[in-house]
Amino acid sequence: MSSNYVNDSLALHTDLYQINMAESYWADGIHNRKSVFELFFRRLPFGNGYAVFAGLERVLDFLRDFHFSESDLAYLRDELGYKEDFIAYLKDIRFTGTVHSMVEGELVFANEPIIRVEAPLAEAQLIETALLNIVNYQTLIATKASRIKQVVKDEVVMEFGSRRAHEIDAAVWGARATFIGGIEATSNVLAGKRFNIPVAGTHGHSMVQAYKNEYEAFHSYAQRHKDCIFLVDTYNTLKIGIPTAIQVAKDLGDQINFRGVRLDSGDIAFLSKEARKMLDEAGFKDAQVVVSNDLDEYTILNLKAQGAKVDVWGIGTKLITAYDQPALGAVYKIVSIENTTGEMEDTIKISSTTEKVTTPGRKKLYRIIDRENGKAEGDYITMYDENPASEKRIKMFHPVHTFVSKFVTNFEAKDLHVKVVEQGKIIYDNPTLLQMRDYAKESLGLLWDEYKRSLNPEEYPVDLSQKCWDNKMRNIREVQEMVEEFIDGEE
Ligand SMILES: Nc1ncnc2c1ncn2[C@@H]1O[C@H](COP(=O)(O)OP(=O)(O)OP(=O)(O)O)[C@@H](O)[C@H]1O
Ligand SMILES: O=P(O)(O)OC[C@H]1O[C@H](OP(=O)(O)OP(=O)(O)O)[C@H](O)[C@@H]1O
Ligand SMILES: O=C(O)c1cccnc1
Repeated sequence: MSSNYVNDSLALHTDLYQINMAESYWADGIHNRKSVFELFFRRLPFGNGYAVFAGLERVLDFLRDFHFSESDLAYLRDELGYKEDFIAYLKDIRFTGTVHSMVEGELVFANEPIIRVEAPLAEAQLIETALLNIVNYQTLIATKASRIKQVVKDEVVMEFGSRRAHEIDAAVWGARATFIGGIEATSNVLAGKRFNIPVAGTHGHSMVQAYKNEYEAFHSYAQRHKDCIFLVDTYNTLKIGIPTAIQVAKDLGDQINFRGVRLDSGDIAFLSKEARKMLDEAGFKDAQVVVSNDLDEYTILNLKAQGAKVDVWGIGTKLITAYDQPALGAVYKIVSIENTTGEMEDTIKISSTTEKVTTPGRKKLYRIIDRENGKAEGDYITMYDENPASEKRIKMFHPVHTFVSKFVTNFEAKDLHVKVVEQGKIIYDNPTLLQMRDYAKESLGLLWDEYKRSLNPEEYPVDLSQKCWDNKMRNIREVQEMVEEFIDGEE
């Protein structure tokens, strides 16, 4: 073991600065001030038109268990030098806040609150890193999976990425996220055991190489694995691999369930068409052609354009590592805090980069759905005390280019936030993963195709209510006045 401390809690899975900030709040006696933080990202990943939220279950596990263990406290005191009085405060700290969140599988867009945390300031601060870590990764991978599934459409996708994932947790929780995003099965057996996801697979080249002979390898595999898919590209796909697979299937007949062949190298378009022809001619019309080898949505789209005959896509590296965009940039920002007289005051972060200016205040999030066509008109962020469902007509306008606007009538305003934690108590029962995946699929049905295409999708509207926008402008003006006063004072 490289450390003398037992690894028995996740509370220290945080950045040092969170603990330092918490210490200052505590020393100044403001650690229990009510605060509101929101978690959101500013830009959709992969140039996609939407993201699929995942990660809530692990966030709730983290909050349920949030405490500093004896070994955490000993490490903070003995190695990092935190003083005994602050350690005594940390010893009893638990998460006592209230959390609203989108549900897993929900479609989410830029600049809208995915999770809202209302908690004593120090508690809300100490959980930031873990929440972002969990949501950023899982949402990224669920989105990549959904994007791939949009291109694949009707065929099956199997997730094969464990060997390339960024370590064990990423493989296991990543497999879960791909399932929420629409993938049918994973090769990771631990993910199957932990999350009840279907597990599936074929066999590797090592098996053929071990027997040094495809006939023997396939024959032996088929004896023990009734549903068998033979990997046919170890020596020569068309001349040896596929004919041998067919021979074994014929020789063993009803004793086995010959499910098909897997191609893992070469020209997938050409080989899949040839494989299809050979299987059909041999009478195995139901046998599937499974393909793998560095696939992603771009290659798949291209292979489809070439007329590839594929039934199952096995996708590893580029899915589980989100190869073309390795991070989602979700952030966690304070939007409101209790003042010295016990009232809540909104707070804003100004930036010269307009997209980094936060939207102050405790807010709600609605999906506005046209009752006539069942499609989403956009998402609508309001102040907490607003309820668009009670209005006959709302004006939706672009939060920056405000002249771009429309009036919406005859709509349903779906509240996208669910209360999942109430004063520290987890009150949300996680649905099954299948339910989450179905929910994501159903939610995609609300979107016009223009938002779902993989290349240059239209921008889905995420608008602020007039009240929310006015509040933001007022906060910006107040900060500007404060800055001007400061500068005047200096001169
Ligand atoms: N018809 C095709 N059109 C476009 N891309 C293809 C086609 N067939 C295969 N590919 C992709 O091209 C890449 C081929 O990579 P590469 O040449 O390294 O594979 P290979 O040599 O066939 O197999 P190996 O994995 O053994 O190196 C893979 O990403 C594969 O998915
Ligand atoms: O290509 P991916 O999308 O990551 O899918 C997983 C890959 O893992 C296996 O091969 P492995 O990488 O072990 O060896 P190979 O590259 O020589 O086939 C399998 O044969 C796939 O090609
Ligand atoms: O089952 C398979 O075919 C498989 C599993 C992991 C990686 N590559 C392939």
